[in-house]
Amino acid sequence: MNAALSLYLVTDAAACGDRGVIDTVREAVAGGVTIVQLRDKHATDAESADLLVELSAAIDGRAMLVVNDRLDAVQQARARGARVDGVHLGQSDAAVQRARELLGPDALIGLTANTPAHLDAVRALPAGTVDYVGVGVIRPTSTKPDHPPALGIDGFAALAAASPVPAVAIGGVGITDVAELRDAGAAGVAVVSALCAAEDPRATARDFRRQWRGQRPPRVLSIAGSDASGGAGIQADLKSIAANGGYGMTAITALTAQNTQGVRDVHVPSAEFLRAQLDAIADDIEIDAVKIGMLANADIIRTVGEWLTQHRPGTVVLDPVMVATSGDRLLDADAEQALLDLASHADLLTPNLSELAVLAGHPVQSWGDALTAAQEIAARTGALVLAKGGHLAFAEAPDALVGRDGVIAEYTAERIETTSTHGTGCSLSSALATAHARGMDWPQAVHSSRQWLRESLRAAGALEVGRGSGPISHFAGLWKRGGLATRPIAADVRVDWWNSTASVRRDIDALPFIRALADGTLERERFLSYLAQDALYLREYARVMAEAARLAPTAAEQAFWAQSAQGAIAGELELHASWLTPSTGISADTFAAEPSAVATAYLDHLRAAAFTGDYAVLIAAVLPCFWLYTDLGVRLHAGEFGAHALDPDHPFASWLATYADPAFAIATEQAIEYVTAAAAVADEARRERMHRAFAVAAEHERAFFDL
Ligand SMILES: Cc1ncc(COP(=O)(O)OP(=O)(O)O)c(N)n1
Ligand SMILES: Cc1nc(C(=O)O)sc1CCOP(=O)(O)O
Ligand SMILES: [Mg+2]
Repeated sequence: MNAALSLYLVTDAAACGDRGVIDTVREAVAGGVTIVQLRDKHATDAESADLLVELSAAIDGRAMLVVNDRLDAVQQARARGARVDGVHLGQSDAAVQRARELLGPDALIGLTANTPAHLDAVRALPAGTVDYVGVGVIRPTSTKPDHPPALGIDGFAALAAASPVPAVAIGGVGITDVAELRDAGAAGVAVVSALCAAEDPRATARDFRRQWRGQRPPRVLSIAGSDASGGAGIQADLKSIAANGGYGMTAITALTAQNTQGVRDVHVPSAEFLRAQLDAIADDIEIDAVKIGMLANADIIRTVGEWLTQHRPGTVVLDPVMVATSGDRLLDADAEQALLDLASHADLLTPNLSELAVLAGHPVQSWGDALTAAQEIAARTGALVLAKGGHLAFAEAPDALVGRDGVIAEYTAERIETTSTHGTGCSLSSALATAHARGMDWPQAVHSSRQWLRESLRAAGALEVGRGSGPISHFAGLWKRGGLATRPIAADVRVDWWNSTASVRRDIDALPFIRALADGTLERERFLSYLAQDALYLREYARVMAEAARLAPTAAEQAFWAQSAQGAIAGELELHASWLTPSTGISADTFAAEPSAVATAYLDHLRAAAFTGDYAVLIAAVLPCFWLYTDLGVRLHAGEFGAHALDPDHPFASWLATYADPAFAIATEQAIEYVTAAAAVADEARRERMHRAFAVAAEHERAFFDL
């Protein structure tokens, strides 16, 4: 079973707006959409065929593509070289048997089903006629005005349980429904407006996939060679995946007889056997990420490319192993060209300097050359490129994440002096695939993976393996912390802690106060009353952050918390200047308000954390105010609660703009980093106290909005 149905985008030209369907789909697929359905009730077959040809090019094998209703358009687009996997049909559209006869056994054919009778009809068909059903609506939606009665989660669960084929949930599905629908038995979630109308379809798609994955460790498949000495290849990949919180699997492309002093012999099984390994895994296990390493020849490379077009996991990292440490080219010209073609299936490429030169087709002699080459490759393949400067003769060992528009993030750190660097590239690329599959975006994944790799390099010499270039110490961090942690703490905070607030955030989104604030119907006095409480809160919040500054272990953290304290006071003064004045009609009672029971409880929690004198626990307690506010403010301002929040005449526009301010998001990122760093060096007991302080503060955030 593969993830092909997990994130299903159904297009809607109106919802895509000025961005258009093609660019919306391109962005959403880059964020992890696994299947796209072209749905345009007004287009002719010829117009649909034109759109399918464009969409096939934009998707470029990274997701499946089907069309709604238009059977003939599939044929027309396929005849023009487009890759169209199938069709979705309604109860009143062409018969599914005809579609199967016309499109063949490998086509993907879906059917709308809203009642048990519809499912009985599917059961009565010859096996394999219908591949999945679209079951909805989950809740009322304006996107399909003539929709059937809303099923709700439970109604969907009952139909999914009764369905003879996988059931995709559709109709009014939003980000906060994903976990419940997955747990209700959905094979995937199909969305129109939540993705097509999103301000950033790539980020929204990534959030949907993060929700779909939930808490389970990502399943990460390494497609690479075997290094008998355990330092590189699939052996290194399995260790890296496990050390970074994933479940590792392997499809072996070559067997090497090697040790820390070199390669003695290589045996390459047939491409058919590799395909059999890949299918055996995909037919049984949902694959979240793939890391591709050594591919010995053009046949093997093409086999991987064909398999990827059918089993599109959410994350694909390609480590283009083309040049040996000695500088010898490992692949013949045919294989190098095949690898260039394969690169367009990847989300991230991790070439070293020599491989950058081969992929770019020109010499790379400096870090500047490397950045230029990386951008050229990113523009040509559509993948991001992590340029690795480790081979440069610098005191620093730079890395840079580069996209088609240039450098996205650059990372420098002092070089770690060790000869135990065997398998560094393999290990980094599989760590990146795992971190991204855990839900980090690429800059976060690179930051987290580099931290882990540097810790593994620093401890590598202690392994004393072999007389040549030894391996890195993949589990050094776990051994150092007494084996208590089960993955890099960065994943704990940025993913698990954040996911643990999902129900609180869902509740806040649904609160009448938030809804009324968003659509501007909130009574002014209620809003002013909230602001009066917020002002009282900010004054005390500033004191708590001043205490964090006093306890901070580094000057940078001391400065950050002091600035944040100052910002809170400035915020309070701003509230008084802009809102809490007689000119805004605030009543004397409201203005002179004492802290409410809710505000008092929240502040008592923060003061108790400050009283512990434990810096790590204190900053964990103050983090939800940054993080939940930024998340809510950005989504309010982005119109997630209705486009009217963007209306400049919105009665609370200036307040909404405050919390969508990029400067606040940057401060939030920094606060997350400091909490992550503190958690990374905390023992299990302290990390538990940190997470508890964080979680309780998140609950208080919800209460604060529940007016
Ligand atoms: C996955 C999925 N499920 C249901 C639909 C509904 O299709 P639509 O054509 O809008 O309505 P019917 O003709 O099927 O009733 C879909 N497009 N995709
Ligand atoms: C295309 C479609 N089919 C439905 C069904 O129930 O069959 S509901 C629907 C529209 C779903 O749009 P949104 O994600 O914006 O709610
Ligand atoms: Mg239809």
